[in-house]
Amino acid sequence: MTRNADLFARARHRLPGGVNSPVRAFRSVGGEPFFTARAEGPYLWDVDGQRYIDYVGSWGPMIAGHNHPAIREAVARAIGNGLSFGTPCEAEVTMAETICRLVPSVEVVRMVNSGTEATMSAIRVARGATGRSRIVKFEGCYHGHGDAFLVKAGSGALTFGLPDSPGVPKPLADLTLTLPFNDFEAATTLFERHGDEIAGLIVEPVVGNANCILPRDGYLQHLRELCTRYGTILIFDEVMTGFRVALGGAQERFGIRPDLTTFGKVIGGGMPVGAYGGRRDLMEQVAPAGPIYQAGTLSGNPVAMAAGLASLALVQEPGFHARLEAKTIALTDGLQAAADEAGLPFSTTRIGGMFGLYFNRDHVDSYAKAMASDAAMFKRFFHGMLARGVYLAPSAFEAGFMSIAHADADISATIDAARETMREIG
Ligand SMILES: Cc1ncc(COP(=O)(O)O)c(C=O)c1O
Ligand SMILES: N[C@H](C=O)CCC(=O)O
Repeated sequence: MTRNADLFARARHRLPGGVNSPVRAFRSVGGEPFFTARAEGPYLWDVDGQRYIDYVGSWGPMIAGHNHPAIREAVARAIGNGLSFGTPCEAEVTMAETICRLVPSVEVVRMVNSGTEATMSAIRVARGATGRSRIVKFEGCYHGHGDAFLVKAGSGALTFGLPDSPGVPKPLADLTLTLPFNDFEAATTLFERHGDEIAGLIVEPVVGNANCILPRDGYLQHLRELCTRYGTILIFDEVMTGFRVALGGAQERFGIRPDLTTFGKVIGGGMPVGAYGGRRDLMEQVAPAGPIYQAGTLSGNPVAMAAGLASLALVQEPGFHARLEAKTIALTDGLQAAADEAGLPFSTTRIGGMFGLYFNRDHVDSYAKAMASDAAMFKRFFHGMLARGVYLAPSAFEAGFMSIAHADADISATIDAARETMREIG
């Protein structure tokens, strides 16, 4: 028995499905997950010594590559001063100032411990500030596992065919209205019917939890206009896109100013962190400045802040995002060429440091088209790549993540592996 197999057998006995977060379990692609022993740059090594070129990047935070010395050293320095204080500390202030400087729509920000906490809190602010109860989300978007969001949800919920979850009371789920992403008319119609009841609209500006769906021209502006017209709080969930598709996130890239924004992943540099922020008049309604309650024992943790600040320093290096995007383009162009050579139905999407791979001849710009892609072929592709030392997200509904540590040689090796795999599965 390999060490991986042994660990998974033990894990299955004591952890639900053997994991602490569902998509890691490889259920939708079949087989057993590998257990990582260490990570460095663009690579993971499993407990049996196999090396993988990693395009998951811990689901987004590792934009600078794994175990970056600057982040590791910042963490070591912070640890030297203690692990948690339960009082304010300077790093939280620097973090808040950094986020507000890089994302100008964010005038005031509150640190939390995960993306889920950030989105749950943002919705509470929208409800508290407007006195309304309903929210709008999009089919295939995932905003963490808060009750309000497990309605037609993406990511693992979609992967496992559980987009609505038992345990979410129906009266609560009924307050969540859903829309198809990129459908202008559906959004207009919904707001004409319910606009005055909608507290907040939350959207992944690039849908990274149904693979990687880019907004059509003018779509995010359309949502901005509807929210402004009906007094609805527009929330951009930039947990995934923040500091990844551009330094100022998707809102900078598409020129939209949301009322609130949620963050996670890159702002923690690999530590458990989230944040929500936005308009001063809204955020100053959060306790203790205002009456909307939200709190956290470890929020603003000094070690997490140190990792996050080091991560944000790296993405601010001149040319970072141009270099990152060039890598994404080289990879997706190479994969497309390999698929064309093998005569496979295949298309890609990409923006900044994230990309989508679809076994679908059409350009995918809707949830319906993402769902129509060939999932069985994706499975074969995933395993062919894994066997050749390339780790892609173990689901047809997760975006891929590039890091600045992926060298040309890693990208070429990935494309070579794809050429062989695609010939094999074609
Ligand atoms: C867009 C988006 N929002 C929210 C979340 C929830 O973040 P977390 O897993 O840190 O709770 C995720 C990822 O899980 C995400 O991709
Ligand atoms: N798609 C999710 C977050 O972005 C994947 C992370 C998880 O659910 O474990």
